[in-house]
Amino acid sequence: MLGAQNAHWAAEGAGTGEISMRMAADAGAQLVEMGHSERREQFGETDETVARKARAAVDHGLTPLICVGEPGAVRAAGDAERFVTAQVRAALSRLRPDEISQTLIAYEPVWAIGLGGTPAMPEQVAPVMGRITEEAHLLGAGAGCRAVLYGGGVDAANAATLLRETPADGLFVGRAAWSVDGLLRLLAIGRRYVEAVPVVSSHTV
Ligand SMILES: O=C[C@H](O)COP(=O)(O)O
Repeated sequence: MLGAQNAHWAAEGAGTGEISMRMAADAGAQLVEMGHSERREQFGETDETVARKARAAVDHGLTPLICVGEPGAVRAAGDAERFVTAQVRAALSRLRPDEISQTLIAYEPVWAIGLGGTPAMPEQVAPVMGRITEEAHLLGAGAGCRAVLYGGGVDAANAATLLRETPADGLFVGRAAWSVDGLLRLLAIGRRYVEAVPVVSSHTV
């Protein structure tokens, strides 16, 4: 599945440097990522713009890949589940209950992402992922979302454990999937546990 790492919610207008959902779809994308912590931190993405993007993506036949996750300070304060639940509610707020089943939600604790991140233990992330799944079911008239993915420091050494010991339906991988070998290794691990497990790579091409 080909995806875009960002697209604007507006169908058209003055937005220099942005692409619209229609442009992403015309270019062959089937999925659009939104709400990544880097977008939130560096480019002013908010819960409100994520909600607008999710609405626009569905309107253009694109699958929204909605990223949520708490910063380290929120985790340290014991507030991760409440924080992430609020992000999920906001992101899905412009979708009808029956549209929520089209969405992918990636749980990416900010403190686990990237070079400076701390690898997350399954027992740290499983409760939050369970809460996301439950919230998507509540908001989505029982159908839930299409999948809940885990991302942040995933590699070939921890992928199997994360799949086995958390409610993750799939993995959202950055660095470890930047090489073809790395991606293939992760796909092989996923296949061992679940048929057709979605492994989404954020590799930039
Ligand atoms: O976009 C990718 C995710 O943020 C995870 O990145 P990472 O696997 O390099 O930590």
